[in-house]
Amino acid sequence: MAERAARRCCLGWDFSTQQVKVVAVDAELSVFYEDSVQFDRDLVEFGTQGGVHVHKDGLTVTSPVLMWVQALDIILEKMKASGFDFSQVLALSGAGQQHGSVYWKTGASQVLTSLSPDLLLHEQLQACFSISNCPVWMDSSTAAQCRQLEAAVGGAQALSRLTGSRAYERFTGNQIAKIYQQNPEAYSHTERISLVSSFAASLFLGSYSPVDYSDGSGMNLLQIQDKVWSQACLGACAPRLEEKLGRPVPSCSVVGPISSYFVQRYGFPPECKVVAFTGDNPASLAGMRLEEGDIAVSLGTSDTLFLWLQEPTPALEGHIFCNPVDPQHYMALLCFKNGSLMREKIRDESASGSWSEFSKALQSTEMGNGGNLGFYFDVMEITPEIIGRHRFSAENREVLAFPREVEIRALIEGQFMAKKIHAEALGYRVMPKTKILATGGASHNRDILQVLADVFGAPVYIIDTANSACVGSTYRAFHGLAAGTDMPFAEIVKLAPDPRLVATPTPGASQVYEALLQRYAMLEQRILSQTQGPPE
Ligand SMILES: O=C(CO)[C@@H](O)[C@H](O)CF
Repeated sequence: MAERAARRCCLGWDFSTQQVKVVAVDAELSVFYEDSVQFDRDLVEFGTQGGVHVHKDGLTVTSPVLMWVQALDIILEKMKASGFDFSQVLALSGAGQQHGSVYWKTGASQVLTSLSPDLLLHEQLQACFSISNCPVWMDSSTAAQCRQLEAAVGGAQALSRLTGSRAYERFTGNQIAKIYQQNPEAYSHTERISLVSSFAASLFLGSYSPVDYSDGSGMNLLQIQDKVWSQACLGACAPRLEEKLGRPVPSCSVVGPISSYFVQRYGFPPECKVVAFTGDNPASLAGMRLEEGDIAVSLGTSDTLFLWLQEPTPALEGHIFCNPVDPQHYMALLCFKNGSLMREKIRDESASGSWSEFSKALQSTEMGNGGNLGFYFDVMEITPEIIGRHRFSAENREVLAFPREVEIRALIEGQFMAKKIHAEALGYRVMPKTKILATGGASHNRDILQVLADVFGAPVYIIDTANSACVGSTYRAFHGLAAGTDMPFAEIVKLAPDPRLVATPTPGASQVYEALLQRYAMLEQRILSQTQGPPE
């Protein structure tokens, strides 16, 4: 077989909800290797669905930690069998599903530091975890712990100012509190608590990897301004917690050389650097090469906004995390549950199930929709907490129906005005250099993206984000190699493929939407006060 040319590279890992994925990226930032292990398909003995176990209470959701370990074994053995040249790996980093937590049993660190290269990881780590089934981000069983935490620090807004978010059931501090309260023996036999990201990094490091600032911002425990654990939050969750978490580190930190286990078993170079792993969303921000003032809009089942912020304004909606590629800045995440399922429903009802009819309706109606505004939340919306469909005429009078073209434009304009209003509430501002990066299913519809460009008053680009968390992790690994040189992340990734421009704002758009956005915000508050009473 022809000798493979040596190809210096970095590896990027993603320990996500449904799979472990890896990509290899060379010095020209080209992806030349990728593979994945799907938990449900390749590790059927664990019996997961979508990578998780939903418990009988319908609220508790966990994943088996040994399934994650075994998935890594499989993927590494597949790479080895395929002849992947590990000796060319300069550095690696990775991502993990956010908020999940791993509980290392007392004594596990000795096992981690003395792994035998003759055995697989999962054969040696069987007895290293005090909790076998780890809580993950889909869990919503900690409402009581959320209330206790908010009460301990002075309320939801106070907690948001401190940690970047009000208390959320999936956030790690509340999950740790539940384990301490309901399984105190397991908690007492736990010497280290990792996030999924720092757990994965620990496997490569052969010792406990610290939590990084960015993923640590998803715990309701880290003070996002000072980048230290909040003593008030730690104390409210569980005793002796700080010693179990270790000190958090900047996300761009090199946390150490790779463990000798990987050198001896797979042929990694001993000087291969491990760069702190982070959360999947922060890693995706890196993969999309978001820069200050940019906004990424993932138009999927639920719509997710990634924002780059210099000065955050923590609120009762959305999440502020420390920025994964610039330690002085921040990122924000906003989730809108009524995304593509809502667009598909209106397509079926008002465009005979056809996207081309849907697009024609957008083409045949004017910006501003003649003053008609709509709110379309067939499931309880997260941002804000409203349910139902609410339509208003230009005179702000609630009406029961719109003509079908007006309905279609009202849906799309309303979805994007909500995004702009709530992004600005977190401190986001459109800047002259702002780029909107659109991803996800609806980003294939140019007419929908034209409305996005008009509402935000900024150009819209599309970018392939299939492997954004993995690719972002390789970029962060390359950035880690330049540690100490103060080279900015943007400089490291300038060779990466550029996003493609697909829509620019229609002349006059900002005048139309400046007025409409104010009305939208006012009407949103009207609906909220009718359904929830006056805001806090
Ligand atoms: O909970 C989330 C973010 O806050 C999800 O996006 C998880 O990170 C998915 F793994």
